[in-house]
Amino acid sequence: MAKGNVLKQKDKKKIKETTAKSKNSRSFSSLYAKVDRRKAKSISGAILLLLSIYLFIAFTSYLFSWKEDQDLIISTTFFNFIFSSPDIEVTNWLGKFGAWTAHLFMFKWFGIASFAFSFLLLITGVRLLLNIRILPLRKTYLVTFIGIIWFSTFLGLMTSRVNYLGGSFGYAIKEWLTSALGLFGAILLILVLLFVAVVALFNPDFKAIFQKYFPKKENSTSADKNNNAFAHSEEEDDLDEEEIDEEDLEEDEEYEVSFKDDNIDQDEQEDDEEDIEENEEENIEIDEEAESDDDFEVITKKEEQESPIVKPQSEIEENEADENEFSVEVPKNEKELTDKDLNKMVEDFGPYDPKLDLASYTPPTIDLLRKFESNQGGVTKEELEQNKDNIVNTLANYKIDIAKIKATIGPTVTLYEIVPAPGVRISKIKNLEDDIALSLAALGIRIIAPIPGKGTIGIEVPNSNPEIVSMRSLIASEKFQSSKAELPIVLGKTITNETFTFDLAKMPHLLVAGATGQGKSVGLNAILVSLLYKKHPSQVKFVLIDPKKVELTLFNKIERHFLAKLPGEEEAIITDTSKVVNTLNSLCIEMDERYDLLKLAQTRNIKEYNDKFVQRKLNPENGHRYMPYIVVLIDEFADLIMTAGKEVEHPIARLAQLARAIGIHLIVATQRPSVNVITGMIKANFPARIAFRVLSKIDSRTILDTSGADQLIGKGDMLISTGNEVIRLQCGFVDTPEVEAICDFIGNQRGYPEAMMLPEYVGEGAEGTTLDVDDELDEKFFDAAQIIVTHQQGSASLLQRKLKLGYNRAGRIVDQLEAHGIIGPFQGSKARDVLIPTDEALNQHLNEKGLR
Ligand SMILES: Nc1ncnc2c1ncn2[C@@H]1O[C@H](COP(=O)(O)OP(=O)(O)OP(=O)(O)O)[C@@H](O)[C@H]1O
Repeated sequence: MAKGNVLKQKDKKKIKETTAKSKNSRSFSSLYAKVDRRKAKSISGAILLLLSIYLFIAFTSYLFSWKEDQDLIISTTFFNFIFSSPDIEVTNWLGKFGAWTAHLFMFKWFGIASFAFSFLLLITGVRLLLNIRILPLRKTYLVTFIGIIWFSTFLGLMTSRVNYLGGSFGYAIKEWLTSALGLFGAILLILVLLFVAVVALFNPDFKAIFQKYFPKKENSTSADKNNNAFAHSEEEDDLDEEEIDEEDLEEDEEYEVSFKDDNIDQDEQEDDEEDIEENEEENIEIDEEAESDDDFEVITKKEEQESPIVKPQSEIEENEADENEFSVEVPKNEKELTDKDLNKMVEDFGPYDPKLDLASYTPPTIDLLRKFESNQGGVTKEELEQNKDNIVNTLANYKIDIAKIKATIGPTVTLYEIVPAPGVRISKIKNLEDDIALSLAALGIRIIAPIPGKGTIGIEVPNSNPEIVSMRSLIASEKFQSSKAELPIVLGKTITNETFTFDLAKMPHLLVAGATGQGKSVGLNAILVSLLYKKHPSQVKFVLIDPKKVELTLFNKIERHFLAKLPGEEEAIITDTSKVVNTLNSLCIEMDERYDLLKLAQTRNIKEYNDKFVQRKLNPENGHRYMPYIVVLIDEFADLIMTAGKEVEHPIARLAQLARAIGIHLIVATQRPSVNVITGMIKANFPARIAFRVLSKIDSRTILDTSGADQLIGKGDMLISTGNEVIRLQCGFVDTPEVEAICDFIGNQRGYPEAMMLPEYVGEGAEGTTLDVDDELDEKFFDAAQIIVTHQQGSASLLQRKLKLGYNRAGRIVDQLEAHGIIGPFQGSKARDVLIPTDEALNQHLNEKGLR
């Protein structure tokens, strides 16, 4: 029994082994076939390349040696010439065979045009051996063969006897043509044929060529201009001739091909066909009938030809009209791409690369930032000892015993960490903060009691000789360079000399305050410089608002790379309050548009959306576009609030509340962090805050919700609060000349034709109404309700479009619609629910509510 079992197990094992073997041998054979095919390709490619070189040398040599060699070849047969006449000596560099081959091609066949054969062998050889596609093969072959025939004939016409220019072929055709048409007629005919061939093969746009060389002197209207800096066409680039080198043009061409599906020209289509053939060779099936993907519909020229033949509407109507009034409209079926096709798009063109538009862009180099001589700052041993003694004695005066004390030296301050003796209450130390600071007789002492996460008390004492933290050291830090953040920013060094980096996209906004002269502008520059060092112009855009009119002007130079502005504005950097209001409202429109696109793409945030776009799953034809992050920087917010009040506060609060998911981030800076500037509404929406030195404890509380910023020492000494903890940093120092050098470096490179255009915003002033939500109903309220119910879509942007309203007014009407139960509450990226199903129900609802 046991024996039988063993046998069975043995059998099973055998069977397994044999199936494994047969599987292996199958996979080996297919592998072998693959390797074999690759070998065959490489070998034939190499042979063709050698042949190409051989012909080229033979032909070139023939140009010099034909006189000597021709007599020898003509006087005998091929066999005799090559094999039986050892005494014959030819001058061709490739000997008898070379002389004979060249004679055959150049004299007997097509003349000098035969060089083209060598060219064809070259591109085919390279394709097979190296798998490099120099030109689309099929089209090149066609063009080359037509070219050979045409040139041979043309040169035949130019000569009076058979020679190596036109070859015998050219001469024979010439004889025949001239006897039939005369010399002039023959020349005319072949010129006409040339024209026909060029049109048939390349279909050039003669009008465009004409206009290029004889441009009309007309200003293009602003409507003609493409609002999106990314969608600018190659032609626009062409206009920018001075700045574009050939390499860039080539790259742009590549970009155009990979992006605009409907612009795929004949060449690429042929390439596609070739690719498909190759794929077929490799047994990759492309299932035309496979399930379709709704996200992306692309019609290439070929597909349009393939779609079912639909009679023109007029034709159908004519036929049918005789009998009755019945007309049929057959909707044209647009072909949808299958998943496989879509993946193939990515395989063929690669994922969409937003950087390709400015592929040659180089980020600023590190040497543009100043190197500080090895920092002289630091703390001497004596200083440390003295401070320690001071602290111990001062605390002893207040009867606070210390168990342990430890010093950590930072760039500008040293942290003395104290472990109090058992039984000492921390609150006691906290209460004595001011007295201790006074006793230590130093500005900038900050007491942290307790240090979060530790059971110790920290006393920060400024170093007598503070170090400058150079921006260069921060940018060069590994932490920053290896950061994978969406909007990486390196701001300074912590008290333990660690580089402090953060992701602005996660913050998601920043409030910056600091009295004048304490390092706020340097800090803002550090933020901008961090982004300039890490991001490509296609990935981030800045909206710079500078009511002080001086701080940010340097950045004007990078307008065509990194800035965004309102259409029709000359300056990208906004200094005028009324324009600030328009810009902020325009950003709100951009925000709504982005939310709509996100919804359409079924994505939750800009990152997912852009990832999907890069994977070519979102069709630009449907309005999708690669979304750059937008960083809005407002320097001196107090000025704005004072002059424009609610008009700026509202859109800022809205942006701050909602813009996070769609990649608009605000950095709002102010010298005066008082409560009427940083209102509750603003504060609530800016969890991340930075404070440079401020003048009072109250200011510190306004900005950070805690004191401490009033105890800073200035010159870039700062506190950053990210909601749960406050960190003291020494801000990186970047001087104006450095920022200037960086902007020059970027500005001198080729940029987009213009700054990124924000959506147009028509101010409400023109409508002459200022509405309040709580006031009576807006006069467009009923129209708006109707539209919302008809479209069953509760979005302010719909109202803006349909009723041509400004952003704020549409927003207020939406609020009123919600208040009167027509739409549901705000739901982030989703549109609000419409609570009334039909027009009749709406009328009834309005009547019931006594609204009309
Ligand atoms: N991080 C820093 N490291 C060293 N020195 C600094 C730093 N930041 C600022 N400073 C010094 O402080 C000076 C004032 O800085 P900054 O111009 O940034 O002040 P500000 O707060 O922007 O003033 P204002 O609001 O008047 O423009 C600088 O010229 C520089 O000398």
